[in-house]
Amino acid sequence: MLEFVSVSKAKELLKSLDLFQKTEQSPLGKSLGKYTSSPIISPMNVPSFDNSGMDGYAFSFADSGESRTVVDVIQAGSATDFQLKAGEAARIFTGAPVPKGADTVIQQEWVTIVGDKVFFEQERVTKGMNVREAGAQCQVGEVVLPSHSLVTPGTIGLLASLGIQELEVFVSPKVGIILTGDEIIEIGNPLASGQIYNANGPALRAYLQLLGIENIQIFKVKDEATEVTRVIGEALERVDLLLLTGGISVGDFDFVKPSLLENGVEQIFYKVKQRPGKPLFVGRKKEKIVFALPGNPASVLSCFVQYVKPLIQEWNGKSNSWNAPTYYPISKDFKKNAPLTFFLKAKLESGKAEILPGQESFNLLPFGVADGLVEIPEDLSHVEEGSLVAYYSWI
Ligand SMILES: Nc1nc2c(c(=O)[nH]1)N[C@H]1C(S)=C(S)[C@@H](COP(=O)(O)OP(=O)(O)OC[C@H]3O[C@@H](n4cnc5c(N)ncnc54)[C@H](O)[C@@H]3O)O[C@H]1N2
Ligand code: MOO
Repeated sequence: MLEFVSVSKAKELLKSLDLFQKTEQSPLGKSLGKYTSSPIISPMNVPSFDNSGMDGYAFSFADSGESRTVVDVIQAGSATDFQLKAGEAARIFTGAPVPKGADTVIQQEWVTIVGDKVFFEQERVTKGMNVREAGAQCQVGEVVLPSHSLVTPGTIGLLASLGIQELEVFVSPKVGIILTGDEIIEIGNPLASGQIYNANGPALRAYLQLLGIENIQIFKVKDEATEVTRVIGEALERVDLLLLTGGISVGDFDFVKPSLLENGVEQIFYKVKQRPGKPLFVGRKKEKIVFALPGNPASVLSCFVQYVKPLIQEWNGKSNSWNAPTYYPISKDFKKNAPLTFFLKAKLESGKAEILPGQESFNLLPFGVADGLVEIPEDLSHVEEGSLVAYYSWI
């Protein structure tokens, strides 16, 4: 049973977890933000025919002389069966097929037209200029996109140019959130004495949406042992990844850990040498992963950024989700009084990380302006102004 592990050990354990990712065929128009789960191979040559890159005149470079007889007009969308003879040119427009017998296009700004003749200076012409050759973008059978690529608007344009209507992508996990606590009230309702508004639920839902999770199921449960066990059992039936908030510490009404174990969830680790978020529990039941996040809102968000977000990104198909942080000089001296890794809400100002006031784990105020979290390692008690510190952005 791993207990009270370091931040790096917790990440190492999470990185090495087998995720049971599923894939599906997704219509092109519904694939934005997903990740490809197999390489995409071009089914055709693009362009599929030689075509003009300019509005101008097409002719054969091998013909000598500075004039040609214009015999035809070729519009974009025309069929590709025009044939030019020696000494002839075709009026042509951008995207129109270059006729057989032609290999060069001169833009119209460089020519003079007299009657049915087109004149130009031979020295301005190079063979093949302004002709976009068939297969110049990609050829049939070529890999145009590797597996684990993010589908962006640009990707969608690329795949549409290949006539691809659907692609294989990773399926995001179905995520459940169980909110524990008798004191939690939904916004829109008046607060009675001792009650607080549910901040963790909306924050987690928003974060999951940002990560492209479409299937989010929210459960609420009172701090009552049999109820917590029942709701965990129900949620585990329905989701791939289960997040809980609250009830994971040592109080008399903290039932989450025993209830998870009772439901067959195996502990991967419990408690991390960090602040906030010390009582974090991570476990798994077969293919399902469970995070029991400590209830304090700053602990929930901090643990989410550090552990849940990279795991979900990996599950979504993003490679290198557990990438290293970026580094910024800290704007002021920072002193730390506990041998724990601190995650501190910070704002980036003039290239420096400024630690915000209000770092207590109940306090959501700094989240209003923070750009991300700064990490102060377990073994440091003092960080001098200007020293580089690891920084993690929210996304
Ligand atoms: N004797 C000890 N007490 C505590 C310890 C400890 O080691 N020994 N650890 C503290 C730390 S650190 C944390 S973090 C919390 C974690 O507690 P739980 O995970 O059991 O969470 P709760 O007690 O249920 O709630 C904590 C706090 O968060 C508020 N909360 C809960 N849910 C929501 C929500 N949906 N929206 C907004 N706020 C929420 C709740 O009202 C509590 O104030 O334990 C410490 N105690
Ligand atoms: O670890 Mo708790 O999250 O400090 O309040």
